[in-house]
Amino acid sequence: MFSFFKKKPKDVPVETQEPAFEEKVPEAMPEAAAQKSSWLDRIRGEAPAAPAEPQGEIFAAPPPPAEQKQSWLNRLKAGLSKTSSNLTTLFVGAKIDDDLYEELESALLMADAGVEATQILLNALKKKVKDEKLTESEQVKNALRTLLIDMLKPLQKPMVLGRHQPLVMMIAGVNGAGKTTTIGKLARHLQSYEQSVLLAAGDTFRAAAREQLAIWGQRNNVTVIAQESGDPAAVAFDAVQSAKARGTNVVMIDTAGRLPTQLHLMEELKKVKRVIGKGMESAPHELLLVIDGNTGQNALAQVKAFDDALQLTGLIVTKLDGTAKGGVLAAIARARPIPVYFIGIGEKIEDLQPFNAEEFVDALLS
Ligand SMILES: Nc1nc2c(ncn2[C@@H]2O[C@H](COP(=O)(O)OP(=O)(O)OP(=O)(O)O)[C@@H](O)[C@H]2O)c(=O)[nH]1
Repeated sequence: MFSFFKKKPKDVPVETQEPAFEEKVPEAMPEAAAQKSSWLDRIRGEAPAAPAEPQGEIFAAPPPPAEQKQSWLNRLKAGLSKTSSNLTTLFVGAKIDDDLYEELESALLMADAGVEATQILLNALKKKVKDEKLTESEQVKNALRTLLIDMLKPLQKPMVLGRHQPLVMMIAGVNGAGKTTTIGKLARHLQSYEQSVLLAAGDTFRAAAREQLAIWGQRNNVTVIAQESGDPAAVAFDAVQSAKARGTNVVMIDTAGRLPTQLHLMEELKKVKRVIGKGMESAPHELLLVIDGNTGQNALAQVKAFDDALQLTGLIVTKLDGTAKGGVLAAIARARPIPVYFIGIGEKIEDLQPFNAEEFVDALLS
């Protein structure tokens, strides 16, 4: 099941003016929407915590066509092959003894699952093998599959659309993590869910980043708010105001890459967040950290530092293709279980998809 969820607000403001020429505003499609709703499974409907949050129901987005799904699963498996090769080969014809557990421990540590997650998995696996009297290596592999899925499941959470108009997302991360590319890809995803999108070029530090975002904007036919000035907070504020005036569904605010150790730059991010809140009470509604899956345990350190500074609401893990460190998701699940909304396994638009624990583990262990 695809993990976009829609929550219909009661009072969605009507668009007040014609959108800018470069912005693609989806036409109202009552029939298509009704048809879509009929496929949708209602999965959750609890009242939101914040008073500003509109009441509504949350619907699961329809699953992608079967062939598209299969193609994603194949690419996910290929992308994770470097991480999975050590994990899968050790089970082939193996005897269930201390050697197997030792090899598994090394493989998990090499995949950057981290010491804590590795120990928890190993202890739980030994117990399961004993309790269930497992004797075949294939059974042990299946038991590991179940334990890994249980561990990663808390990270699987759909991004809820339509809670606010506009839904404001601020995107942060270290240099080169894939922020701008991810924003471009996400814009396309959101458009396919009938969301109008506005992008804010808040990376005022790197001139090329503004241009990069503008190219994504042109490609997707969405407005990009940019300024010559070097104040990312001002760009973010303008973008929120503009989206409010246009009735745009989603605003995505790019920010310049920075290391969490660059304290003045972390302060700048906090300021951007505060100023967005002045532009719209309750915003930003999503504070997303983009992390490069290749950086393994270092990515975990980034998650902790950015979360401490900004109170993250979600993660996007990029570049899982070709990395041997895909186990870092297990480390994140133990140390800082912030929802992983999307994972990236390549540079193409379709290479960014919602994170699904079962699919991920199956790709790792197949
Ligand atoms: N292989 C692979 N490459 C990716 C993925 N996501 C992004 N990239 C590439 O990573 C590089 C950096 O991406 P950007 O989007 O420019 O990163 P950024 O975080 O905005 O960079 P700064 O603005 O410098 O902080 C680009 O060449 C992207 O094409 C992915 O999932 N897999």
